[in-house]
Amino acid sequence: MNCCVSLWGEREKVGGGVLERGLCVQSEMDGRLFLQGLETVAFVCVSVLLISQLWPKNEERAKINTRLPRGSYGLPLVGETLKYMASMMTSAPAFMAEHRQKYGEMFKSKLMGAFCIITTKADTIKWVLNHEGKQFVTGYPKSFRKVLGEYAALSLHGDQWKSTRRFLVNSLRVELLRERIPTIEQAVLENLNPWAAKESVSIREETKTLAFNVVAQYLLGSRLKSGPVNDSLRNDFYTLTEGLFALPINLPGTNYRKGLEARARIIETLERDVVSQARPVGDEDQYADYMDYMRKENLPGTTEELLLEKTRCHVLGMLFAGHETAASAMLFAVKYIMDNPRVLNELRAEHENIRISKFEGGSLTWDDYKNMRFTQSVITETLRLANPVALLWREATEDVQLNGYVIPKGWKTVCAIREAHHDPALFDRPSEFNPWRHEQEVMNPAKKLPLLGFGGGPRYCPGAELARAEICIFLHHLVTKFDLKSCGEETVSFFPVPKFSNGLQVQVQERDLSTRISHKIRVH
Ligand code: HEM
Repeated sequence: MNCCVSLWGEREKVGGGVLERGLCVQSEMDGRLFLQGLETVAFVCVSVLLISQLWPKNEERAKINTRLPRGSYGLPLVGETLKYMASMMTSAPAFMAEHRQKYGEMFKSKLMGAFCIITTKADTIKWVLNHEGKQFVTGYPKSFRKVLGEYAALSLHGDQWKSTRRFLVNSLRVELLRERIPTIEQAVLENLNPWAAKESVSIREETKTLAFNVVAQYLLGSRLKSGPVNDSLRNDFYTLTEGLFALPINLPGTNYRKGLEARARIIETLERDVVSQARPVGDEDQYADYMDYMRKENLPGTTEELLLEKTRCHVLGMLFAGHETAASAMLFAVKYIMDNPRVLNELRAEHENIRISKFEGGSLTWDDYKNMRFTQSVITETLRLANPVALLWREATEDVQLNGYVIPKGWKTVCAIREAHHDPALFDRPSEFNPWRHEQEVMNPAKKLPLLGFGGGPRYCPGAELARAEICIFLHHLVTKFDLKSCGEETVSFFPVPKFSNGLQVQVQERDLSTRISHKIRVH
């Protein structure tokens, strides 16, 4: 049988015989064999390369699945939620510290119905927060999103969040805040002046009213002044806050159901009694501004109805984020100052210096605020020890490798900032209230302590400067006008927000002008 190997090594048959193709000369045969050899070598090389690429990847993948940190998922359904809540309702929450000791800085758990990796170390938390929009997006629990609203900034990510964020940052910018200092001071004085006629006050109630009025004024102008509408809204916000971090069980009597009902009442009240009312000339109106802005942003699919819902969520989200937090910070600052006479002395000296530098009754200015350096350290230290926001929630958008572990795609990543603020490796005697520890960093920024009170990364709190300004102005008038005395021991707890069993009830005495000190006392 005559046969010839074609260039591609095939024997071609036509009919019953073999059809010879090409020239069957020896040199051609050698060339074909050479090419054939090359082909085989190339095939083997590519295969080895592919296997070397794929095999370890699969192996890696198998390892990923077994590289979850240690931890416990707790009870069926509820996981460790009740254990965490019970711990936060005590004066010394130990849940995170115990887990950290048992399992290390990162551990797995199940909280608020979701599988999660909890991280307690400042560096890791900063890394997570800085990767917003990449490996992580916001991941607050279902109850939070439903009660606050799907279109509140903290529920949004992607383009929707970016456009809301631009508005937030712009409307809370420093240049505007600078102009608003007199309005904030006026709100502080309206709140504090009546104290002189009272025997005792609940600092919790007073600071809540003040913080609510400040943010309401910022958002809605003077349409939401003190009065019954204001009072009912504040009460509803407290119920709403309790619902935010409740298990999402929508049954009569549960905190979640009450939170949803409070949300509905707040929206109804805002629409009926506030935003539909005529606006005094010259008032700022973020409600209308936000609608205008979002209309111009023109995100795909935004109908008028959706726009209205987005605006409701925005206003509700701002009123919530801007008042519970600042009120809690003021409340705890007062407590820490009362418990630490050295701090009170230094604080008073700072504010007396500012007061005597002005004409009697002169208003505070932006420069005065910027000179309240020790007060800033007091605020920072208060937020370190009793941050109103204990946990920040994110969700992994892919399998994320972190510190030798893997956070699986779709899992929650819970940043335990309260725990990070109590890390003895970073904070000397972490449970001690010591504002002076923050002065070092002013002198030496390299020694900057890792503080996460206002979050970090692209979602850093846009209201941080407003909050600091109102707390500074509040403390200025408080320590220069009054002496406070505790009405008795109260227990402290931290859920859903840090608070005292009786609202921190204090006796108030107006200070005698002649005893006011005007020299600065430094205590080291
Ligand atoms: C002491 C007072 C305050 C504290 C401790 C605080 C804390 C925080 C923290 C930790 C975050 C980040 C949340 C996250 O990353 O998941 C945040 C975000 C936010 N805060 Fe504040 N905050 C305070 C006051 C305010 C005020 C006065 C306002 C507004 C008037 C405000 C509005 C917001 C908003 C809208 C966000 C969401 C930002 C976004 O998702 O892009 N906060 N805050």
